[in-house]
Amino acid sequence: MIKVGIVGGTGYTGVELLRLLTQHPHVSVEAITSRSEAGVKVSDMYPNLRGHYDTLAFSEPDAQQLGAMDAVFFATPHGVAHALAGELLDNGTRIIDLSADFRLRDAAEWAAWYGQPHGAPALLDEAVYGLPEKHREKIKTARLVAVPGCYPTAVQLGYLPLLEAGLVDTDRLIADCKSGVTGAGRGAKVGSLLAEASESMKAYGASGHRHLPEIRQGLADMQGGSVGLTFVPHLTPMIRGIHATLYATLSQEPGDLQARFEQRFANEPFVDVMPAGSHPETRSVKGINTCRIAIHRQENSNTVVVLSVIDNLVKGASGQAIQNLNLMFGFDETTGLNAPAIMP
Ligand SMILES: NC(=O)C1=CN([C@@H]2O[C@H](COP(=O)(O)OP(=O)(O)OC[C@H]3O[C@@H](n4cnc5c(N)ncnc54)[C@H](OP(=O)(O)O)[C@@H]3O)[C@@H](O)[C@H]2O)C=CC1
Ligand SMILES: CC(=O)N[C@@H](CCC(=O)OP(=O)(O)O)C(=O)O
Repeated sequence: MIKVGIVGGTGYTGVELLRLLTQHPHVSVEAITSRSEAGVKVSDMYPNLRGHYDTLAFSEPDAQQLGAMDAVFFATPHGVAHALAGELLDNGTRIIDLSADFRLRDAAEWAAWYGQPHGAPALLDEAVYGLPEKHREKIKTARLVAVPGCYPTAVQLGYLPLLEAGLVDTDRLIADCKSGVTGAGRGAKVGSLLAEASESMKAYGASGHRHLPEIRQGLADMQGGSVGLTFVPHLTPMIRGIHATLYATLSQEPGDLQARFEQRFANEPFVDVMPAGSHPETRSVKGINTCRIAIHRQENSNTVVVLSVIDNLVKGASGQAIQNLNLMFGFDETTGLNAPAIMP
């Protein structure tokens, strides 16, 4: 049994970690932080967890308490993990950061997109980007893992087989993505109100969203050079889910694309390549760590359309974080992540 802490336990990704970890036989959650809810019992705030964490209560973040854990998840806004990571690593605690603090390798690029100086540039060299389908071996020995963002997970998994095989023109990739409102976090915002977000849909960040450099960095790693990417996110009236529609132009005849995708992901427990002609739905991955993918080639054209869906709070955040923990601690990669999706 390993001891874990969660910094930022009242947010959507924090409570999703708690929900998923109820199914993990080798993990005990021993510390959970919230500055605003310190002293409140977890099961009082989240009745869905009654019977699971009845003695656990939120407390103020405390480096000494967190440093006694085997691993700490950061489910916090950007910049928080920067401040605590060095001290925890020095204590031998491994870190799984759900925020973007260690996702970009270049501190200056991070500062430009996140509007604040990078708080721990000395740790960037050892941070491992936690996309297991690409970096599994490095994750196994990592002390510090940067869990990919929600849009970046859906987009990178969808493009992976095409880019690794060098099949498409990488100057003009287009990722048209939709997110549910939990992607914006639990904090009160006018844009997340029922009357604002339901019965409506809108694009945002069309001239540049902070996931653009993260996705570009990941795709460049896959194909061995820089890529030209257009990424436009949209807010849609659903609670959970990311739907990514990915366009690419073939640069050569690809053979059987369906078979290529199936082969590339054959041993991936959390990527499901659907039968040819499918259109995956976000509800088919609700609450689970699976990315479902379908591949289409438009009639009489060189345009490939990949459809990729995930639950932003699971494969896009907390589930992927636990998948990383399993790899880091030598557990079976799927431990605690096996339940099927909720339907309808
Ligand atoms: N929502 C999503 O779909 C996804 C989110 N992420 C990322 O995961 C992280 C958490 O997201 P989410 O759960 O949505 O966020 P929320 O806004 O819902 O929750 C943030 C949590 O962090 C705590 N917190 C805020 N400021 C600080 C601070 N300065 N020090 C310590 N704790 C703090 C809050 O509690 P309190 O203020 O009481 O301390 C709260 O528990 C973010 O970086 C987000 O971008 C990544 C992928 C997907
Ligand atoms: C719908 C919505 O607002 N989504 C968030 C992204 C989700 C997220 O949590 O961003 P990180 O993965 O980088 O932490 C946004 O666009 O800002």
